[in-house]
Amino acid sequence: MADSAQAQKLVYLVTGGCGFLGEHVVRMLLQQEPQLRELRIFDLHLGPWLEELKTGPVQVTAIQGDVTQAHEVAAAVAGAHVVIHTAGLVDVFGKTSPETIHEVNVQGTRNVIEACVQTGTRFLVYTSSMEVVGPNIKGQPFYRGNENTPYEAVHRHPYPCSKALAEQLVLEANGRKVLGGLPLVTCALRPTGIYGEGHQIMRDFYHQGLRLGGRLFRAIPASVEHGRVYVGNVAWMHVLVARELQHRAALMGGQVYFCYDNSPYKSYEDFNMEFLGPCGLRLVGTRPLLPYWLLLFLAALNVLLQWLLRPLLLYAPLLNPYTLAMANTTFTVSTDKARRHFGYEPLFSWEESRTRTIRWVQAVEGSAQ
Ligand SMILES: NC(=O)C1=CN([C@@H]2O[C@H](COP(=O)(O)OP(=O)(O)OC[C@H]3O[C@@H](n4cnc5c(N)ncnc54)[C@H](O)[C@@H]3O)[C@@H](O)[C@H]2O)C=CC1
Ligand SMILES: C[C@@H](CO)CCC[C@@H](C)[C@H]1CC[C@H]2[C@@H]3[C@H](O)CC4=CC(=O)CC[C@]4(C)[C@H]3CC[C@]12C
Repeated sequence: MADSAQAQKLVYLVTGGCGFLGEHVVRMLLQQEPQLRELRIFDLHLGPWLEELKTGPVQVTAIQGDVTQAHEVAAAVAGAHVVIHTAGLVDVFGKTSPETIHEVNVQGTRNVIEACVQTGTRFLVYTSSMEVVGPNIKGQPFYRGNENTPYEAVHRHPYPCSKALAEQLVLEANGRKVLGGLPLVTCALRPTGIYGEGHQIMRDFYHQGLRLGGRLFRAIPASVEHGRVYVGNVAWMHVLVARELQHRAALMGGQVYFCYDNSPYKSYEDFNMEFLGPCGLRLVGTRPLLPYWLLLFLAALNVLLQWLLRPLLLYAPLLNPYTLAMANTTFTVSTDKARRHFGYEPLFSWEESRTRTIRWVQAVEGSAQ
């Protein structure tokens, strides 16, 4: 229970607080966490928008730092009550080496855990991913599954491998004694594909559509369902889980939660059209215009081109064998574990999430002209 003696007493640290999700978590904490005294935002690249936050009642401390540097992480964590670790390298396009992805996502997470242990921080929330479960390399569907649904989680790609390892480290750390002797309480949230204001891939699809004369061409069958969740609801779930972890440690410690809301189950492309359609784009074709084998061939060709061009430039298109497999495999969640354990209900309805995202795409359009 939030007793009044604790009001405005807590120090939170958000790693990756200047990223797509991180910025929403930061803003949500400032709006929805009455116990906040200081909010520390740790990121490799600090955004200029942080300045506007510094005038409010909560002390906002921006820390430029690297999660792979243990001493920088320890300095940022020292004195924090709660850490929300959302920093990570999200790369499924081959922009970064597998070693770097591992270093940031796995070693970075290890550094965060060790910093909590050494400095006495007791509560750690980790932003994991649905990719920890799947889709797997066999392309098996996961249809409206929950946290207990059996599924063969087998990965080869560096990103899901790194997220799975990092999540395991976080869960195993639950119960470790931190400085002062009390136990560390950890949990992990697994968002499905996040969308909303600031979503770079949505922006890329939008610009691609504009370049193609207001059209996008269907590549994925409409029957393949892909789980999506609005960024505001993901942020809200982080705020809520961080708060409730402090009161329900026995129930929530060491647990994983899918991060979900009421966004409809649709194919990746049809879902994007919910926003891009009202912004003037059209999805051409009721069925994929190219056969799957040809898409696979083009995806493989992109890998070859990426490799050949690497000495000259970074060629990292959206289509590669991994993203094609992802988009082509049904992966949707249906669960109420977060509601049962910590009272989560989405803060934004589907209609509001959709409206906000459309407004943002329209603003992107305006700023591009
Ligand atoms: N975008 C999505 O659909 C999903 C994302 N996630 C997870 O959510 C988290 C946030 O993802 P996004 O906001 O989409 O990515 P993002 O790339 O927009 O944000 C990541 C942030 O981490 C920071 N960062 C990267 N390397 C760092 C380092 N070495 N030290 C300190 N900061 C560093 C970046 O500067 C960036 O601000 C990630 O952990 C990702 O794995 C999980 C599920 C879905
Ligand atoms: C074949 C293309 C034709 O239009 C479509 C390619 C779409 C892909 C770029 C995306 C399809 C599925 C996405 C991923 C999924 O939403 C789950 C994710 C979880 C994360 O933790 C990070 C992001 C992502 C890997 C996301 C990335 C983009 C897709 C592969």
